[in-house]
Amino acid sequence: MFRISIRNFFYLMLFCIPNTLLSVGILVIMNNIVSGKALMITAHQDITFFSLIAVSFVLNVIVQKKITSFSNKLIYENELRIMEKFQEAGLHQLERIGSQRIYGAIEDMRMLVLLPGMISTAITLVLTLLICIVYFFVVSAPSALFVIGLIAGIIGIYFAVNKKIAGKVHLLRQLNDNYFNLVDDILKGFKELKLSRTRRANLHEKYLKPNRADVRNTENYVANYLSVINLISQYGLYVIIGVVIFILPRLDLLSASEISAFVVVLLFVRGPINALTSMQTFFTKAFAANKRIVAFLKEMDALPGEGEVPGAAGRAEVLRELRFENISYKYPGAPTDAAYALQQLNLTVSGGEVIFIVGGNGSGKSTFVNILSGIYTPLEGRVLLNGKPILDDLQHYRDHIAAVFSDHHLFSANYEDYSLKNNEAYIALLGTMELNTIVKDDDEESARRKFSKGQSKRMALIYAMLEKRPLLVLDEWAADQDPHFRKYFYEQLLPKFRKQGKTIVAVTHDDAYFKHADRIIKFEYGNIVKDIQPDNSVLELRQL
Ligand SMILES: Nc1ncnc2c1ncn2[C@@H]1O[C@H](COP(=O)(O)OP(=O)(O)OP(=O)(O)O)[C@@H](O)[C@H]1O
Repeated sequence: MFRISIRNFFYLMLFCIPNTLLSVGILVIMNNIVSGKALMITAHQDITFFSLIAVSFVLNVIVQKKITSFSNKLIYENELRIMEKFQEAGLHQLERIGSQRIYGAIEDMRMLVLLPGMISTAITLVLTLLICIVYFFVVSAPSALFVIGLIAGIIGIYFAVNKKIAGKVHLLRQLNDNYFNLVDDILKGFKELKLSRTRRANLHEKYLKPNRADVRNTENYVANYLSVINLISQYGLYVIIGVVIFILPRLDLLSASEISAFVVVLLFVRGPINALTSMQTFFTKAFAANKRIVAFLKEMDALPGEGEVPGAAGRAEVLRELRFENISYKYPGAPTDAAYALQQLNLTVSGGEVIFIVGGNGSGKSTFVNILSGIYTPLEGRVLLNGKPILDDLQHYRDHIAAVFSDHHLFSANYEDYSLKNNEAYIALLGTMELNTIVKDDDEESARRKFSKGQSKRMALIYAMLEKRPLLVLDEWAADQDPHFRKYFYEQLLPKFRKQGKTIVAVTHDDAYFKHADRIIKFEYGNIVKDIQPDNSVLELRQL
């Protein structure tokens, strides 16, 4: 996901190296003045000092601007890539991965926005440290070795302590994920929790409190170690300075002027060292986020998805016949053969028919609706539209279908090519669906307000009708309608839609209206157990 190309690395170095040299130039001049011994920069130190500051400032302004636009481009392009990948996925991939993971990936992405800037700062700091080390060697090689040994020792202790808390940091993330599940339950289950004191108390005492207590303890543990880490780098430097001013002169390794040169540089490197140590936490988190995004994209790729749907959107044909041959479907992860949601299903739907799909809970009706809509791909068997397998041109097949699923969704904006404003078909449908008293204007805003469940389904049916597609698929559409509208739907609307040439497949439990179908198909354990025409078998209808 996040990779710096050689070209970008080259540009980064083009900034970092001069920037470091400028800062070191400033340091050398300060040191020259303090130690009274001019090293490297000997003439016009005053003008050079201010010039270096000015040039370094301008260089930083230019490069920071570039880095910001590079970071934002990287993040926003990748965000779009994740969304594109998600839309290419099949429904079963979405169900398997879960929408929470998408939110997680977006959150991880936000974290990476700071990474390029942090990398450039880190490189500059490391280069500064390296130059300071060279400077130590120029002043006194044996003392430099001494000091570097001590710095290396402190860095070693730092990493050892840091490693000790890595597991706890991971645990903290898991605990916080769990906390968000609880927050989700509290927000989404607000009404259910209001109703039951026991439920509320159990959630609070047995789940929320222990979670927060664990988080508090782990946070304390991590924070204590982090403060130890900070103190190690802070006091470690004092120890090094102590060695420089007391021990090295006794060993005849440093003169008085060299002591001040060492101390000034050590005090100067304190900033970069502190900055690098505090950045380390950020880098750990950012690289973990990067790893998670890569793993997420890999997982999406690995699952059998539909990828690019073959075929381009085009005009729908007249629907003469839709045939399902030996269709089987099993949900990913379902363990046994008995877990097939559909088994060897055979069915032919003729154009213009009104078919009701009935059956008990879990009998496979919704699974069939997803296969019929071209959303699920059967594990075995094939679907043929007017004699042609739909998988040859899946997008073309989907162009024949308008559906209102049982968990339908009304979009927050109009993603269609038509407008609702002055749309006569839309205005007429508002009347037909008895929504014209609620949605008074034909503008977008009034069509996208909050509706009751029944009204929302009526709006969804209006949008489905506006698509002008030959096959209308409805999954328990009437379940949320009041008795008056339910009757109106079965007795008036369906016949009206049929007259307009629609083929209708509707999942329903409304046995009082079974007689309004041309055919009733009953599912049981993923099989079709009855396929009857209601006119001829009133008795059988009662038994359905
Ligand atoms: N996303 C899923 N993952 C795993 N199994 C599933 C999933 N959806 C449905 N199933 C299983 O597949 C079988 C058929 O379910 P389906 O939703 O098609 O039934 P249904 O007839 O629509 O039921 P209902 O009337 O309750 O809506 C059931 O055994 C169900 O548990």
